[in-house]
Amino acid sequence: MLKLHPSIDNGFPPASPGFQGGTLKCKCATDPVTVQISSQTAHNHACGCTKCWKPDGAIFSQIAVVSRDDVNVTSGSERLQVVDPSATIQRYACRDCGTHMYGRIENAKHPFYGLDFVHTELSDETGWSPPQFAAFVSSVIESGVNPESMPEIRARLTELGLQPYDCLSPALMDAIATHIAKQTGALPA
Ligand SMILES: N[C@@H](CCC(=O)N[C@@H](CSCO)C(=O)NCC(=O)O)C(=O)O
Ligand SMILES: [Zn+2]
Ligand SMILES: [Zn+2]
Repeated sequence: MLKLHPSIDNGFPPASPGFQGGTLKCKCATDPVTVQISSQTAHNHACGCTKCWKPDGAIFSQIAVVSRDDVNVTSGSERLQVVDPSATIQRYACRDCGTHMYGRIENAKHPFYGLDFVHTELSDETGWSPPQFAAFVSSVIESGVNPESMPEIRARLTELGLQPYDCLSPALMDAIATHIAKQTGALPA
């Protein structure tokens, strides 16, 4: 059986109504870095890109967004370092175990400015919003997945209810394009 992601392979429960977040912990056995998320997440998805953090053995990451105002590092902030300072999303990882604790966009003109990217499987709490689609599916090849496995991977994602896309979902791509069109003046602001 394909190992897409441990939180996805066996199906996933629905979000709990009224869920208000939880604490993300890195993989360090002692003294983990902790990040408090104080709201439910949105747009959770499987991501096949090379940049998003994946658990050991997983082909995909699972990543969602939350307001940056609802993200607070509660322990170990001195052990967080930015993985790639040139990336649009500044991913803060534990320097000891490599787990990405949150990703932040600092460009105020970016369509997703104000949202942080988080991996909710790092929390012990249940009730987080489940993945809704699979993004950047073809990008798994860039991590070394055999291109011949792609039909099987797309079929499995579809079976799990995660529509596979090779960029983001149409709703998110439309939101990005609308934001850009308002910036350029192609659409009224
Ligand atoms: N083929 C590339 C794609 C990388 C990419 O564009 N990733 C997206 C999605 S990450 C979460 O959905 C992105 O927005 N990246 C911005 C960034 O990483 O800073 C690859 O696989 O590397
Ligand atoms: Zn760690
Ligand atoms: Zn990604």
